[in-house]
Amino acid sequence: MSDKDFVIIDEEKKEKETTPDTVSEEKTEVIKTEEKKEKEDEYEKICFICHRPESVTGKMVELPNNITVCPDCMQKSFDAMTNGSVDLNRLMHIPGVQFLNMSDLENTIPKSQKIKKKKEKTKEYHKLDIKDIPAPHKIKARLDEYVVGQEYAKKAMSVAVYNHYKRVATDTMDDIEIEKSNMLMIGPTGSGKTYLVKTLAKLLDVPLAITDATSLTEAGYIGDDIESVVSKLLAAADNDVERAEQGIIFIDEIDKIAKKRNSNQRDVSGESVQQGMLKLLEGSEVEVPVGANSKNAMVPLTTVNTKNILFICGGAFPDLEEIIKERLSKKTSMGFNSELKDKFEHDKELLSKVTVEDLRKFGMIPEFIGRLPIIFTLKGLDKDMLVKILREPKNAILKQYQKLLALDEVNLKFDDGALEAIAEKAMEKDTGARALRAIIEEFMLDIMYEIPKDDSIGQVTITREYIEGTGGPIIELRGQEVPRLN
Ligand SMILES: Nc1ncnc2c1ncn2[C@@H]1O[C@H](COP(=O)(O)OP(=O)(O)OP(=O)(O)O)[C@@H](O)[C@H]1O
Ligand SMILES: [Zn+2]
Repeated sequence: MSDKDFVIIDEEKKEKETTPDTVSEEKTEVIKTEEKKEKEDEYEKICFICHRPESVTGKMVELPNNITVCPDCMQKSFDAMTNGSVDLNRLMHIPGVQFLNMSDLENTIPKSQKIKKKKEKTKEYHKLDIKDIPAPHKIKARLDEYVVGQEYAKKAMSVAVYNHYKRVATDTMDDIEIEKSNMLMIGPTGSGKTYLVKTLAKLLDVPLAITDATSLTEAGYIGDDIESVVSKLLAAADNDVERAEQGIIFIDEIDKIAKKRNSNQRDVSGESVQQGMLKLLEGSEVEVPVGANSKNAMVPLTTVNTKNILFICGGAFPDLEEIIKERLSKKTSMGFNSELKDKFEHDKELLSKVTVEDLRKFGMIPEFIGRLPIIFTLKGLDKDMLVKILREPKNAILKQYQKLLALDEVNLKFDDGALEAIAEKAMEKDTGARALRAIIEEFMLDIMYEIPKDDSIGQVTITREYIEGTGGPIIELRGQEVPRLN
């Protein structure tokens, strides 16, 4: 999902502010020393170790060199030390805090330890409570407000998420009989995979990190190592480890780390990234830097346990249908292979017949698939669904433009034919719903430019002709109708 998804109306802006993965930028606004003096009381202290602000942790303990540590971390350091006296040298040796040397520390860290005080918004770092977890049908109903169609996916996801958080809240994730609810979503590009996950994280109010599997490499190679996804999540949780440990990690384009098929060459890279992810998916302790995305930077490390983190993997899996088709026609045929293959050719539900075996054939290693027990598919969007996406969701694009023009007291209408024409154009691009916004933006630019020029305009109707470039919109003045422009 691109930034563009959030441009227009205020409601959207608010959403953007609370979208977990965009929060970290504003939060880490750090100030320089010069400014610090004048604005002293506007800034609050943050903990040197866990980076939480004083408003969250309670009164900080002051240490030399402007270092402040929250009571929790202080307690932990006391526990970690045999002798009770705290000084900076000792702080250096607390597990989880690593620095190269003292002078580096003094030069770089203390002065930037203050974060702008949030005056109104004191964010609540609440722990998930079993009573807070909405029942599956309620989660689905919330998803329905934003996500069109994909009924099966929404249902499967709601149940998985409910079970997952119920177990997090009751601390029963270790029970061997029930597996972790990690998911694998299979669906064409632009069918709403990322969008579903984002919506879900937002309505559950848990932090979310989104990564592309193609950017991940095994340790020691160029690229982000696999554990970097956990640092991203920690950042999305405002460096609150406990919150991060209840978050969601979405890894997109997971099909790109499949082993190469139809090739004699051994493909090490994809397979080893899959191997490298096994422990993470299952639950392990990961050392990650706090407040930075590189382990080389001189920042404290902290430990995040991935046991309760929900992993969702997504991918388009091109050619998977071929594999399914092959399997189905082999199994059921007794020499009528080609006939059966034809039958499956037109089967729209083909993808939903996917099995673990098919995925293995595709190039996913069994251990990897085994750690994603919830597998479901999303459908490619057809014209009707695209029209619905334009019109129906709570944050639908049309509603956004309508609200915007309503500020100029102009009524914006779209003919049914216009919506169909937009959907048809989007279908041609074959990028699912992603194309919709670009198409609309293109022609709305003129409207948004022209309308405010003339404050006698009361209503604008977008027509199919206008979308197709053979006519104009219908402009109505306040109180009277005038002929079409153009
Ligand atoms: N079912 C849907 N209902 C409402 N909006 C949708 C739906 N599917 C897609 N969209 C819209 O299209 C945009 C693109 O979808 P999204 O980024 O989720 O695609 P994707 O399946 O993750 O594709 P990719 O695999 O290429 O990342 C979303 O931001 C959302 O606005
Ligand atoms: Zn702390």
